[in-house]
Amino acid sequence: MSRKKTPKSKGGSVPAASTLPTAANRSRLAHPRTPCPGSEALPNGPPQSGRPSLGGTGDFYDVAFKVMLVGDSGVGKTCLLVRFKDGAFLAGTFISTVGIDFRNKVLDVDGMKVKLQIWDTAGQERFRSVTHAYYRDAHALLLLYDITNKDSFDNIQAWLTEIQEYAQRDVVLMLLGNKVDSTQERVVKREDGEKLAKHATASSSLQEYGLPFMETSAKTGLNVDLAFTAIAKELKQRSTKAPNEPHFRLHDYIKREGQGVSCCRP
Ligand SMILES: Nc1nc2c(ncn2[C@@H]2O[C@H](COP(=O)(O)OP(=O)(O)OP(=O)(O)O)[C@@H](O)[C@H]2O)c(=O)[nH]1
Ligand SMILES: [Mg+2]
Repeated sequence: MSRKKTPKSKGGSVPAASTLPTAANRSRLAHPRTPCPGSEALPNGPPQSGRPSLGGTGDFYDVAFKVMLVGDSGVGKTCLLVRFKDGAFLAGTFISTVGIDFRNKVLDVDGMKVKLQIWDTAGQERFRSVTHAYYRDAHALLLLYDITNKDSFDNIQAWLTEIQEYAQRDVVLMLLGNKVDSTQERVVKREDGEKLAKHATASSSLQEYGLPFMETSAKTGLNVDLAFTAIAKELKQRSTKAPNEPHFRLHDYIKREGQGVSCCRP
């Protein structure tokens, strides 16, 4: 795999594990490559719902959720977010995320405006204590590995253990094998990703079906919108619980809509 070396952090102190996210330290920790004009934080706690609200970005929304991107450094978390938010790919020099950053995006989900506040975490070990503080407020987690990097795949179980320790029990969890465009450099077979997803152990209310799993590409955009839309649909359904609405099944949805998705139920 050809991967550019991770540059050293340009400094800035890393908050202690107990440091709660604040507007001030958010901007201090922001990824230098992904400034967030108009980014707006949600308060901690349950999803915001009820009457339409106007976010700081000028977007109206009915309900809002926090989604976190986690996984080893270099798996493509920032690129996945930028692809989803801006429809672009950050090619070139790899600038590792420092601390944590977030972007907002409002989706129209079956006539309802669902705002996702997506937290892009640093995969580097030295920032782990920073991300721990954010897990408990996350409604959903996208856990990524890189199909061209076996270590990132082998580390998924450790990430699941961490999720079990720090995230809410009912967090929505999805496993993504990223960089599927790099066919020549692939070292993790899709079936291995599927197998891992089926047998993964983590506290997730979707656990009984195994983890939802897809392969994605931040470079081409394959399955990127789908991953976030599926999460938004699942969260929206949980929060609204409209009695006459057909039950949304996340596994079935990604299997039906995804490209190259053939998995999920054990
Ligand atoms: N070919 C290919 N390269 C990708 C893809 N996604 C990310 N990359 C490349 O992988 C490298 C790392 O991407 P990032 O998104 O910065 O990785 P990260 O997971 O945010 O890393 P940390 O911030 O250190 O945790 C960059 O050089 C990207 O250009 C993808 O889907 N395909
Ligand atoms: Mg990053």
